Amino acid sequence: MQKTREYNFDGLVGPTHNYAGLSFGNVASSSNIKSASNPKEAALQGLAKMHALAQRGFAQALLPPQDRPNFKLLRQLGFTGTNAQMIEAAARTSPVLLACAYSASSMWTANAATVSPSADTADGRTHFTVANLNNKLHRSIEHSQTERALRAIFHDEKHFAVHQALPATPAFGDEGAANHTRLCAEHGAAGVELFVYGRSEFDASIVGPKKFPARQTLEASQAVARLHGLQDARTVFVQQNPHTIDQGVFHNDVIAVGSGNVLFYHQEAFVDEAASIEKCRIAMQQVGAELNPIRVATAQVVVADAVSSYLFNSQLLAKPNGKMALLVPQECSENAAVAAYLKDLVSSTGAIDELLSFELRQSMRNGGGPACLRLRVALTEQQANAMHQGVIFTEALYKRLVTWVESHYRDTLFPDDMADPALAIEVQTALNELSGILNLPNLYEY
Ligand SMILES: NCCC[C@H](NC(=O)CCC(=O)O)C(=O)O
Repeated sequence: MQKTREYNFDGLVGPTHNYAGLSFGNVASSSNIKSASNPKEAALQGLAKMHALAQRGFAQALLPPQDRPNFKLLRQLGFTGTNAQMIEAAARTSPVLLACAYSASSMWTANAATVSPSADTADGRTHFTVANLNNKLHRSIEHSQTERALRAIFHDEKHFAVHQALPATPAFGDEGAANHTRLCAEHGAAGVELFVYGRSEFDASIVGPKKFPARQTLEASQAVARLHGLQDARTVFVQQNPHTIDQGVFHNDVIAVGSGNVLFYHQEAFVDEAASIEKCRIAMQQVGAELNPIRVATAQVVVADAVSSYLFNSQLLAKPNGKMALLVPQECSENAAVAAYLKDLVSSTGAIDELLSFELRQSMRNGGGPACLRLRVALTEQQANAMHQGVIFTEALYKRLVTWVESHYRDTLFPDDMADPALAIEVQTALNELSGILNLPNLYEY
């Protein structure tokens, strides 16, 4: 077995981070609609998290923000003329479309793709399927640039396979790693891939949510497993509890997180909890590992508190002492039930013995916690050497990016500010410089 490390590819928050209320079913997005955002602070909060983990010795990298506004979308929707004319017309006739074209939502890289490490796949390569994110207009425009970035970073076809997004139709709604968990004894060993879907297009016996949309379909999860060449016995499909989706759990990573052999989850996360956990346990036996489920009961934390605190949208980080640290957003310490639960959790003798709390409020106000901000990619040493090195987080890159953010980002952005064509030019200038910093010259299509 080759020495393998799990890299967290965090999304570098783009200069147009704003609150446009675009994500129906995501409570934070809807409740902060039209308030002022602070893109500079958002980017610095994200960088601080990356920096802290890199300093602790965790493998850290990043994915770049996307080119915004997406003029291709505006043109596709019938706006014409120069860039400034399209912005002006969209701002006047349909500000919501302009907001979609301007969204910085690619920062939540857990939704960029589903990743299967080489230990799990039929051809021994690391597979990526770019997520189509077709449930929301502003997110459905991410996949082409995501594919471009992933192909630039994981260009070596001997080691990596990047699959384009699934067909952009409701039957194949796919939100990437937010609904996918890899469980294993160690990163380099064969593992279990757990796919959590919200509804099915073709199986009428599967009952979905009533109020809010289920973004991930069973059919999409199955297609990803096929594309990656996963083995049936080590692949598990379970349904997310539709009642929790209706309470604002728009992705599985708002109610469960797994790493190594630990599955940290809420009692109400899945349809038929016992059967779902049993499927994981049996699949884990196939790889000679023992599942360690950490179950949070409703009596300890109700779903509404899990949604407002983002307790489960946390990062489980394996430490050299064999234990795990749980990286949670600061909101967890502001919720009495969650704070009490976490205090007990780390003082117990279980797998999690440390709590790391981060201020990520800018992202949280759009429904994106620590786990949303990162895409996990387990890489052997050889693979890590074969990927593009310019996105690996170093002290020097950190300093360079802080300076870059401080010189290009605004500290206040209202949705109405997107009507100003100067913003588009600012963004383009910033991103051009970024592609140089990351040594990815063809990242953007200017
Ligand atoms: N994994 C976290 C994703 C959060 C993301 N929020 C947003 O897109 C909010 C954008 C806005 O409302 O401006 C979403 O819902 O997909």
